[in-house]
Amino acid sequence: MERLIAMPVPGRCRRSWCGFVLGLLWLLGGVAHAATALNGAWREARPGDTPQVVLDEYHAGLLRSFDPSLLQRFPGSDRGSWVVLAPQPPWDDAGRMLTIYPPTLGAVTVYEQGIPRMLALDDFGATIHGHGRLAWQVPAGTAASAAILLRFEPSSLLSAPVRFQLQSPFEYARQDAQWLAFASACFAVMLAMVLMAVCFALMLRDVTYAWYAGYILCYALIQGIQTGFLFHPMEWQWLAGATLLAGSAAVALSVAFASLFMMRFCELPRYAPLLRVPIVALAVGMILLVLMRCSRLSLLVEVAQVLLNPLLMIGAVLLLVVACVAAARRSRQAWFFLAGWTPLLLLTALTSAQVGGALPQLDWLNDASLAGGAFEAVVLSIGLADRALRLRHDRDIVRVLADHDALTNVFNRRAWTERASALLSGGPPRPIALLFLDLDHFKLLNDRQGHNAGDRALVAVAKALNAELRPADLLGRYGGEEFVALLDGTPAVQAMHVATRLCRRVHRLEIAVGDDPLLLTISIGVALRREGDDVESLVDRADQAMYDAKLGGRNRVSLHAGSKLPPDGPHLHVVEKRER
Ligand SMILES: Nc1nc2c(ncn2[C@@H]2O[C@H](COP(=O)(O)OP(=O)(O)OP(=O)(O)O)[C@@H](O)[C@H]2O)c(=O)[nH]1
Repeated sequence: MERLIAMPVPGRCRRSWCGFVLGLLWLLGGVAHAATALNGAWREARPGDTPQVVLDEYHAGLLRSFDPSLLQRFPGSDRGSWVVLAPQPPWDDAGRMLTIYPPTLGAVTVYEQGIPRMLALDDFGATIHGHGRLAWQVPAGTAASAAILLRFEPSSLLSAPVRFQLQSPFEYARQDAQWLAFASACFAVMLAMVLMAVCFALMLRDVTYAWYAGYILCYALIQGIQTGFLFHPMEWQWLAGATLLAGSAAVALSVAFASLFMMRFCELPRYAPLLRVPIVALAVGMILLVLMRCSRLSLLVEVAQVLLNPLLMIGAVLLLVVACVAAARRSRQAWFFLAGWTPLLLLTALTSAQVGGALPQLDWLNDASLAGGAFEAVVLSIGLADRALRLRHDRDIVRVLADHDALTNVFNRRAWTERASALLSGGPPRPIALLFLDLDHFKLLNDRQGHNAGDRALVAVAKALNAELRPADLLGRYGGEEFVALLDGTPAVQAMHVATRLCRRVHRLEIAVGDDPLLLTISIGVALRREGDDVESLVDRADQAMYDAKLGGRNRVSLHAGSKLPPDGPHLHVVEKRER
């Protein structure tokens, strides 16, 4: 009983998750292989071979047997390879489709009652073409138990392992449609990200987006060729004769673009300046390979072809290592790069292992590479968006620093003048008042208490002025101990009220000028905007009024003589107006 009622423990819980995932994989594999009822045998082709000779050898048990439901590699050496597939009972005479997945880039010959027929990705004839696989409809009338003979034709391309399925037309159509929907979605995601990156590259004039677009486009091209998507359903017939060239060029260029992209994206000049050298070398080397591959000199073409795969693997690992270093040195973008790049690198490593004969049951690696491309495109796009956000944030900080006075944190003279000009020149006609504020006896404070005390006084005064003014009022530091405030929509009476309040507020700060009871005060000149005024003329008049306030005894407000107060206007701290 105790064994039946077992309490869940963390370890067991983890094991049950592993079991679930493994079960799911097994189920997927099982579903994929459910239609298969085949035995297989093969051997490399020899001179003088005929279909009958091979079939006789098969019946005599002289060929090497293999499981067609697992991935198996057939060398595309000098003469190619023969493959015999024997359907197993229960036999069904209804229509059947033979599929070869993933599609080989070389050609496969099938023998329809002894007559050879070529299956190839770049065949655009009026027959059934598989999508993401090679497909052949077993001719009606063929005995259900009859062995199917295939020949993998010699090819200069590296032969990838394939598996075979014999299924009903319905099952074939279902799987074919599923794959088309899946592949179309992956390519659509990649192309959407490329388009977005191209727009950003042009609008922001940032070449990082261009390298990213180039990389994803090349990767999509590689996948389009490898899965046959560009042949069927895209029907790119012009690609038929140039598969090898286009594929090799796309592989080399994708690594070159990826290198250039990661260098800028992960900010290598900042986080790993020395590692820029191998990354640039990799990019240049890959571009040279493309040029060699495109040249018409057979020696260069061969060297390029031999170097491509090793360089590809070295480059992929190098990018990973450099991204790790940048991430360890706190490059935020490097983590995005790692998140997108690592799955693809793992998939590439697993696929390479498969070419060597390992992992024959992992038949989903090809589709995973396609999905991995879409995943990487999305992850890197999010990374690019994050980078744009960070750059905007940095720019905002720089702008704030550039516009504000470092000591008092109010607008500096340039930024204040810009904003004041915009205010004066825009909007409907309305009263605008300018206050010119100058601290009294500030030199004395500096001399007696030191420059640091002077700085502290400036900060305290700016803070007090800011607190007293409305958020819409434009306060700025005009010079050493001079401030300016532009009060939009404020007529003379209110301006005088505000200026008087500011005077009192500064006085109430009770900042001692020296040892005697003299406190820090402020003198304010007020001028009202007139027609045709610009910032300079308005500041000039307010400055003149401020000078009057100084002459009148300081710690007071003076309205410029040209600005009229109503007869019942306020007279708090207002001294005489300056006469022209
Ligand atoms: N601590 C400090 N002092 C500054 C700063 N900028 C200017 N000053 C000083 O402010 C003083 C201004 O002196 P003056 O122009 O003679 O003005 P005042 O002493 O206030 O005299 P009145 O304006 O006539 O009342 C000078 O001593 C400048 O060195 C600053 O950022 N910090």
